[in-house]
Amino acid sequence: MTEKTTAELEQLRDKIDEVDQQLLDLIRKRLDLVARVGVVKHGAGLPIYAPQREANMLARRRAEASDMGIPPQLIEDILRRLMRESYLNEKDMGFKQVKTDLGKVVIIGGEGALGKLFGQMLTLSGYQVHSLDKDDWQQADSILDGAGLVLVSVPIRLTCELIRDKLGHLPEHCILADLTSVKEAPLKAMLETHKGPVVGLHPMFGPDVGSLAKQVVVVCEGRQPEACEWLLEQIGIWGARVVQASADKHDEAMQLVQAMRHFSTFVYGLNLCREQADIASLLQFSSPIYRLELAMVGRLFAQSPELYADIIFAQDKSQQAIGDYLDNYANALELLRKGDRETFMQWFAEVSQWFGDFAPQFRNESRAMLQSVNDMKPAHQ
Ligand SMILES: C=C(O[C@@H]1C=C(C(=O)O)C=C[C@H]1O)C(=O)O
Repeated sequence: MTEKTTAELEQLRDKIDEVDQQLLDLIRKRLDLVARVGVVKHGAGLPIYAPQREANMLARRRAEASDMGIPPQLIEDILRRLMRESYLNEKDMGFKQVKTDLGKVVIIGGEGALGKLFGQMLTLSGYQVHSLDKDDWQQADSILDGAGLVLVSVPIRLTCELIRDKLGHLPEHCILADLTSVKEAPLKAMLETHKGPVVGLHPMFGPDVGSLAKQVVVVCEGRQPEACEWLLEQIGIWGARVVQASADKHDEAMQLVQAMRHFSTFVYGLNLCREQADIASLLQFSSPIYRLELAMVGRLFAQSPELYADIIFAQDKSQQAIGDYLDNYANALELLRKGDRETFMQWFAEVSQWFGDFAPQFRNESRAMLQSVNDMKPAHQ
């Protein structure tokens, strides 16, 4: 580099630093304003997450960006990231309490990660929350006395037995609910054990989400839905979307969404391990999509084996879905062995057509994800 180039670069970089500092000032200002919105909303009992306001704001900023020669997607990315921060603020302030005369909430398995998260959300909403864990069963009667909501959040393999053995004498008006990722069996156990209101919940997220904004909670009606309505409203106040489903429909979907998904991720990791793949060098060669895939597979093995064994082994019917997958894999492999490109392309076209409008939608969504995977790459991997 010549001296002139170095000086020119330095000067421009100083200016960029200045602009970035101005950006920091603006971000500080925005965070302060959002915090004030939070106070107003909290006072009025409104949830922080306001999808309509976000959609309007994004549309206007995109149009303005276009007029200024700024790519609309750039401002949308920046604003979405900033809005994520807005939801986190809400945790400092608490949430509106929908049901003020509930009595206490007891979370069975309240020391587990998901139980803790729900305990925290309920506490932030003004409820009196008690945890009942493995070592507390001797005091169970006094802990459960006067409960208005009992939330079961224990490993799937223990759920039904625990409900049947321990929850037969809840107060009559108490809601019995669970957070298990299968729904038919726990719902049946709850309905047979407790005569009062019952509802099955399945939060479609892990305990490490910073906020419930935009997350989904599947709700399976059990008994006395009117008595459970406040709970669904409360979950909505936390920003999550409540999706109603029958327990059998939910479990059927979970064969693909969970059992098959996690099983094939497990096999993918198992295969890498058995083949003694060199992850560090694979990363060096990886395209963004491969990196994303490795991250999705690798993250499974940073979690608990029990959790995934529970999810995968919980449903007999998932063997069917996983078996079908294996058949399709074998059939496709056969095409490869025979060198049958023609049939491969025919099947490809058949699947593309079946995906329909989702295929281009997914291409767009994944483009943004892949770009952010690339942005997040450490310099030397
Ligand atoms: C700040 C608000 O609350 C949330 C955060 C927003 C933001 O950061 O711009 C926009 C809408 C809401 O989801 C608001 O409603 O204005």
